[in-house]
Amino acid sequence: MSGLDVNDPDFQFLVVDRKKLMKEQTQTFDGKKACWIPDSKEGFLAAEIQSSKGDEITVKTTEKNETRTVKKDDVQQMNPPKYEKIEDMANMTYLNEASVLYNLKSRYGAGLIYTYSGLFCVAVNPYRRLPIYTQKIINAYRGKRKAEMPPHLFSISDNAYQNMLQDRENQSMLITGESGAGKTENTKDVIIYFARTAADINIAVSLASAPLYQYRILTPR
Ligand SMILES: Nc1ncnc2c1ncn2[C@@H]1O[C@H](COP(=O)(O)OP(=O)(O)OP(=O)(O)O)[C@@H](O)[C@H]1O
Repeated sequence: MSGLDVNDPDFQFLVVDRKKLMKEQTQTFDGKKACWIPDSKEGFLAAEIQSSKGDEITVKTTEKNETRTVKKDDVQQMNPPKYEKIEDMANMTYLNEASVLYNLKSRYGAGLIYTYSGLFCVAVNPYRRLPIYTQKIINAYRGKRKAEMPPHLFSISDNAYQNMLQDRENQSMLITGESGAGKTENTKDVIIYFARTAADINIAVSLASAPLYQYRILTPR
């Protein structure tokens, strides 16, 4: 936990109100019944298992209380509420598509665009400039370990920089996603981070093939 103050407007797009989050994380939950079912409109819907017969399961959807019958194989397990808005999805009990999508959506709804998945940092396009690339935020991430701060590409950048200084090895960062996902915007912010914190490094940008960019942080000569 970072200890960043959610009431500070500079951090409101990086952390959520702890009390509100605690309330969400302690909701009642029946792990044997709670599940995700596919839905043509929403992707997945939260549901509760009512009964099963052969390879089919009958559920009630949580939001609209509709009864649906789905194939057992299409049902995905739901994580307990304690994983609500989890910062690193690699720590979820069930790392399935529905849970990943739900977590990203839930965080995005709270204004959080960055989420880790192990070594990866997933960025969801906010389609507006958020105040999370300022000098104050850069200073907050500088020299901090990944687990100490909320997910941000500044953390990935800073860790690469620290690794370079420590190991005297060139570092690579892979930024990938579909067209319009935000590769160029995030790359610009990575470069801004290095420009403001490490003036003495060379950054080689190679455009391998769209939609994939590769950036190498080269050790100072
Ligand atoms: N982090 C962000 N903050 C603000 N706006 C963003 C961010 N990421 C993406 N956008 C918005 O989305 C648009 C598309 O993003 P961007 O150009 O970075 O996509 P891309 O992945 O590089 O696309 P392409 O592969 O087609 O070049 C940007 O012009 C910007 O308006």
